Amino acid sequence: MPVQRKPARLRGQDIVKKEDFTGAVSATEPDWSRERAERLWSPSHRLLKSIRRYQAASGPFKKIIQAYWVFQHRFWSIVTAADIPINSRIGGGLLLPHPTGVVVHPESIIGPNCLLFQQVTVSGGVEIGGHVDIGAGAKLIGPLKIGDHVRIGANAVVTSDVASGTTVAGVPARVLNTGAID
Ligand SMILES: CC(=O)SCCNC(=O)CCNC(=O)[C@H](O)C(C)(C)COP(=O)(O)OP(=O)(O)OC[C@H]1O[C@@H](n2cnc3c(N)ncnc32)[C@H](O)[C@@H]1OP(=O)(O)O
Repeated sequence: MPVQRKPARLRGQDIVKKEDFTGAVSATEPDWSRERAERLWSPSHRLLKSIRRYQAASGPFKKIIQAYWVFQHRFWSIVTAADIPINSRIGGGLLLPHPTGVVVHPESIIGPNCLLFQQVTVSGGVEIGGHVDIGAGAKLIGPLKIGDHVRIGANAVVTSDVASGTTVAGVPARVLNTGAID
């Protein structure tokens, strides 16, 4: 009987490959398993957890719980050198494979199941759809809207809206193809 292998874990550097970029990842339903730490030492997951727990805090001890997660958030922000505000509006399932230098403006919105590589900057007034993969060093200068299932190339400078299902790259970013995602 053939041995059933577990599917390979989704790794950041594989995700922006064209062949993997199918409609399998939802643009609307957050896949929370993407935010689960699989190792004890996983600073980006700890950072995200502090944001999620802070925002989910409720009940009579809300302020105390939030104070604890603010402390955690500060610690993991220092460790990762990422600047992602604790009040950020980020859909579930965010991947930060290498969080160093990721900066997100508090007034930007990030949809579910997105991926941000190192040194991505998302400025104010940027609305990012679902399942958007953003390559290393890319800058998104708002106000602008990014559709669903979009790939943004490494070091791209995005200054205008990007339609769903497209890949953009360059300075300023231009569409590389408009192939629809199945
Ligand atoms: C430690 C780590 O591994 S961190 C990993 C970091 N990885 C990343 O940030 C990956 C980001 N991904 C990219 O930039 C990819 O090149 C993508 C998603 C933009 C495009 O990928 P593909 O669809 O496979 O495009 P492909 O490689 O075929 O290139 C198509 C054209 O766009 C150009 N191009 C690709 N990427 C870029 C880019 N970032 N900037 C400018 N031009 C680019 C190519 O040179 C090529 O041009 P040509 O047609 O004139 O030859």
